[in-house]
Amino acid sequence: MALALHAYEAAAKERLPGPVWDFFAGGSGTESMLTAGRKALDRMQLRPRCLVDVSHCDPRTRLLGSDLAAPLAVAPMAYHRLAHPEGEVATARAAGEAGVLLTVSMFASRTLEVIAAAASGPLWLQLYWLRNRAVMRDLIHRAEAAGYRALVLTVDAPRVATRPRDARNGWAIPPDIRAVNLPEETMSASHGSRAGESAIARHSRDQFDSSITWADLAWLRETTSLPLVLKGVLTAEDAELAVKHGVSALIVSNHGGRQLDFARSAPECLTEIVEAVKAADAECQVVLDGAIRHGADIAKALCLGADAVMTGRPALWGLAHSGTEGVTAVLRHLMDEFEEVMALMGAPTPTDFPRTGVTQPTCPH
Ligand SMILES: Cc1cc2nc3c(=O)[nH]c(=O)nc-3n(C[C@H](O)[C@H](O)[C@H](O)COP(=O)(O)O)c2cc1C
Ligand SMILES: CCCCCCC(=O)C(=O)O
Repeated sequence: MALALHAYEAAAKERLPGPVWDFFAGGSGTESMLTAGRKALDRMQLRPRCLVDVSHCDPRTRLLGSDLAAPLAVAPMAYHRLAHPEGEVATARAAGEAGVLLTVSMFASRTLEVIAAAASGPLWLQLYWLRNRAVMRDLIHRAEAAGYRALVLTVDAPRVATRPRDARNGWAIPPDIRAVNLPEETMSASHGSRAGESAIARHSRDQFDSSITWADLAWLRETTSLPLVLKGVLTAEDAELAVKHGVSALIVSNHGGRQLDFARSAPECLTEIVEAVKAADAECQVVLDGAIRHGADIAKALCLGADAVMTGRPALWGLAHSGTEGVTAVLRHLMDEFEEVMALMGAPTPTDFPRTGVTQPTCPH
């Protein structure tokens, strides 16, 4: 029997070792951002229209040229093998079965090629900018050859933020799980730890190039013809710059509360980013990421002008619960709820959600 999302969360918490659960669930600093996005979404109220023909609701949409069964994608998350022995292979199978997009983390624990072989839906590859560009170039070319359809550069993490739970646990990736797409020497540091700093936080300071600027996007452009997506944009100013640099999509995201503490929540930033993109008259799609737990959250994001949403931790809960089956159930649960909201909102397709369909989450700047 399919469970509600919170039941998958509870089951995952029970099954996983404490430090793994903390790595999944935890946030940075005071963890203020773990709840900020959820609170913003909960404050918004839907404004339904009635007497619309909703006898057939069709949640299908297109994101960067890929057909999706609903405006839903799985966010990039490192090391799925922490949740299930099959790792990203199980997640890819599930995303394909549900008809949604999967974004594969640069720190995936299965190879890009084996994930692609298991996937029947579209894949994007997420990147952090490493000091070693040869490693990045190799990864990008492998992604192209394996049929990945876009590159997602995460721009809110010049380094991994201090996450108190991980620091307290002396968190390090267990030795039998590896970021297998990166050369061993690039990764070895993430398996040892030092008091007060988790191994991955230290490792990110060693390996990530925190000196990159907008000008460096030119290198990515020269390296690949895949569309470029930026993840972690939270201001209109950066949205304008992204559009000027030819970015194809923006993921409005707080990194699930794991990076800048006391930041604005992603749902509160969505309107100004959508307006900045619209004002630039650019072909740039917008995706809301973080705290998506209900079909109604997808509807709220679409009303605010997003083209789709991403969900993160719920996929890991499903994975920890029962591998492919669990992830498929979690995704289907969100999609079924969304289809019902479409009917009750009087919005038979994703493009029928009007700006007036939701109250504004005010966030003046
Ligand atoms: C365990 C874990 C690992 C993550 N790894 C990455 C990553 O490798 N790259 C990245 O851009 N974001 C990463 N994220 C952030 C997610 O992509 C996403 O922004 C966040 O989980 C969304 O919030 P949600 O979990 O509330 O849906 C990670 C998140 C979690 C929970
Ligand atoms: C040096 C390893 C970085 C992986 C970080 C993944 C993660 O926890 C996150 O982005 O959040």
